[in-house]
Parts: sequence; structure tokens; C-alpha cells
Amino acid sequence: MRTLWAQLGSIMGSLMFLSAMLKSFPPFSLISDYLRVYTNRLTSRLSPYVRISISEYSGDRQAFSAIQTYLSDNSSRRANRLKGNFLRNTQNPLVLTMDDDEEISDAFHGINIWWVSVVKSHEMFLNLTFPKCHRDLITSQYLNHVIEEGKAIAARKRKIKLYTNLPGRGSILLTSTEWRDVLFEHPASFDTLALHPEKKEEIVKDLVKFKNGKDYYAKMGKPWKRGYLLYGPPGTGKSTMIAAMANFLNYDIYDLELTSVKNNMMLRKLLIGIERKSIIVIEDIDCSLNLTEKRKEKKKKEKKKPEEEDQDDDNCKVTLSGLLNFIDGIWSALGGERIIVFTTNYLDKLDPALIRRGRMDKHIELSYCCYEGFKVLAKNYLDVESHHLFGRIEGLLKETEMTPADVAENLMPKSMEEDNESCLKRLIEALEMAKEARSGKKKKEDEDEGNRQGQEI
Ligand SMILES: Nc1ncnc2c1ncn2[C@@H]1O[C@H](COP(=O)(O)OP(=O)(O)OP(=O)(O)O)[C@@H](O)[C@H]1O
Repeated sequence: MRTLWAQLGSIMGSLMFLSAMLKSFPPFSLISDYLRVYTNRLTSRLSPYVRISISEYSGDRQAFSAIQTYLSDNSSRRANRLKGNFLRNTQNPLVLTMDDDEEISDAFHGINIWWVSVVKSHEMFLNLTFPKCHRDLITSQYLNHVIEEGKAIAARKRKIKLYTNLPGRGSILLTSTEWRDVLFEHPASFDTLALHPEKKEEIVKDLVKFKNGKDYYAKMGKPWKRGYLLYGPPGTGKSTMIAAMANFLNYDIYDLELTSVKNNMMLRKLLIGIERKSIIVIEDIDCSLNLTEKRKEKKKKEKKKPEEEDQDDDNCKVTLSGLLNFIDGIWSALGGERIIVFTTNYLDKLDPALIRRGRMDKHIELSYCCYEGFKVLAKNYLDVESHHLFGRIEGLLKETEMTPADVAENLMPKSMEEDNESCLKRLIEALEMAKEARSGKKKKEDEDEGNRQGQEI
């Protein structure tokens, strides 16, 4: 049937060609225009099919690329002619898509649908043909199905990337910085994170609420973004938590090295280059800000005027106000669905303005290893869930402070032959030493305090 219509189409095409010929003779140009309009009308009235042409510039770019993803997924299984594109930094770099003018068929509730990809004057169109009698079903349900399915396929195939800001290519003076990406393949997950289960659950719930919160944020009239402050001693899992968050949400990570950003303008430029579904990380935020504070103190001593200060700051490094603008200025709302994470080992060194609630919505303390955390590490490293030495370790963990990084280091087998018992005993030894060192330190502090009070009397 569709072949018959194709033949009719070619007859109509010939008529149109004739009309174009006639057009070159001025007296006939009016007639030829009428001829073209009426042949078009006649074809569409008589045809039992409808054709919808969707341009890549039709407005919703995301919907168009979702349709492309859906068709590419279908075409790589069904079409005879495919286009291959190579992607950078991926494990499976070859991506197959439908070739130009290639047709693939699809079915929805028993209705046959045909798609053709066409490129005209550098513009791509996806043409969809289906029986006229199913117009409502196809335009309402089928197209939505294609877009949603395309988005789901893209999410499943999405590989997480880690972006870092590095000096721009060709920038000899290192005055500009740009994002460079590599594939992110950190295996951390909330299951392997040594953290109290209640705390873990609270964080996971918070992340889920954020990820599904598009409508909620829109209703509140707030940009779809959230700030997390992770603080605690070195080796307590702040970086590991960020990796677990990225894997859980399937978001890219933008690791912002603030000390190599020349000024506020450059910071804004970097911000604009950040895509949706991302976690922006500034590690050791206290170190980056110290530079600013020290510079301010120096300027105060040099008795500079405020205008000079601003100018100098802009020529020098990112200022506190630039950073605040980065977090909650108008630019920061672009695209939405972004998380910003600050980490620090020294919470009290930070400017309260930077971490106030609303800016850093959730403050998460990562601390020394608790018994629950140890059990996760024992499972990760030794694949053991219970052991007669666990009780001794539980008691020692309550009496001393050891970071999950140190617990992990002691648990890790040092050779293929080393058994679980020996690894657990090494941990017990290390915990006992830490306990002794701690009580020695405490004794010394008490003595010093006693001496100080004695001198005061
Ligand atoms: N909570 C944890 N759960 C699982 N592994 C952990 C945890 N904390 C630390 N580790 C282990 O210790 C290593 C160092 O941890 P990580 O880099 O995440 O700590 P950090 O708090 O970010 O340290 P720093 O403040 O020095 O950057 C990790 O590679 C991981 O193997």
C-alpha cells in the first residue's frame, strides 16, 4: 500500500517538476503555483498516511535528541545502513546511528510507523509516517513514549565523566582555564561507604528527593540546586562520598580547582560551561579562601582604598563575593539539577557567610570509624560479616579514634596468603597502639593543665 502511495507521490512529483518548468515562463508562473498547491493538497487528502517532519531546530532540543537516541537504539538492531561516530574517552567509543535517508520501522499498539532521517541544507529532519486513522494516538501517546524511552536509554548508557579545570589550550600566560574531561570509573557506592547506616540512609533520601525534585523546586520558585558541606579529618571519606554520590545519581563531577581560577569573570565562564546533572566540587575550600583572606589582611596593612582592593582582586584570584555569586547568583541557576559540594578538614576556618544554611543546605560530618563503618570495611576488604575478633574491635573503636582510611589500610591483606584472622589481629594491634598514644597524650595534657593552674595560684 505504501509503495502504491510512493508511486502516486512520484507522479505528483512529476507534476510539480512540470509546474517548476512552467514557472520559468512568467505568464505561467501563477498557474504553476496553483498547480503545486493543489497537487500537495490532493496528495495529502487522498493519502491514508500522515507525515510529520520534526526539525532539529524545532524548539525542544532535548526532545529531538531523545527521539534520535530512541531511533539510534532501534536502528542499530534493525537498519541496514548505519552511521558510526567515535566518542572520546569512552570504553565503547563507536556509537551507531541511523544513516541519512535510511528508513526504520517501529510498531506501537499494533500500528506500523516509519521513520526516515533526512538532511536538507545542513538541517536534520526526522520524518515520521503513520496511518491517518491513528493520528491522535500517535501524536499524543506514541511521541511521548518515544521521547521518554529515548531519555531512559540515554540515562542507561550515560557514562559519568570527571571534569577538571585546566589552563586553556594556547594560553601561554595561563590566563584562561577550561574544562577537560576523562571517564570517571571510581567504584565507590553507598554500600561500600563506611558510615553509620542511619546517616547513610538520611543522605541517600536527601539525594533521591533532590533528583526527583524538579516540580518541587519549580513550585517553590527556587533554582533546582543543592549545596552539601562535607567536613571532617583527613581520611574519613569525603572524596569517597562524592564518588558514591556521583555513581548513585549518575551525575558528572566538575572538580573545580579554585586556586587556578584567575578572577571572578573566569569563574563565571567556567560556571556557564557546566552541564545539568552535575556535582561541582571544591575540595579543601578553607585553603582556597585562606589566600583571599591573607591578601585582604595584607592590603589592609598597605592601607589600600576599597576600589583598589576590588580591582586587585579581579586581577588576582577569586574573591569571597565572587564565590558566593557562583553558588547562588543568577548564573548559578542555569540549567538546574546541580549539586555543589565543599569539603574541608577545618570547619571553623570557614567564613560563616559561605556555609550558611540555604547556601550549603546540608552539613555532613565525616568522622572517625565507628563499629558499623568497620563492618562495611571488613566486608569490602575481607568479605567477612562476622568473626570472633569483632567484639574486641568494637570495644577498641569506642575507646580510640581511627579514620576509616587507617582501618582500611590495616585490614587490607598484605599478600595472597594472608588470612582474615591475621588482618583483623593487625587492626587490633594498631587500635591498641592508638589507644595507648591517646591516653599518653591525655595524661600529658592533664599534667600541663595542673602545672598551669599551680602557677596561677
Ligand atoms: N568512609 C569511608 N568508607 C570507605 N572507605 C573510606 C572511607 N574513608 C576513607 N576511606 C578509604 O580511605 C581512602 C582515603 O579516603 P578519602 O580520600 O575519601 O578521604 P578524605 O576525607 O577525602 O581525605 P582528605 O581530607 O585527605 O581529602 C579512600 O581511598 C578509601 O579507600
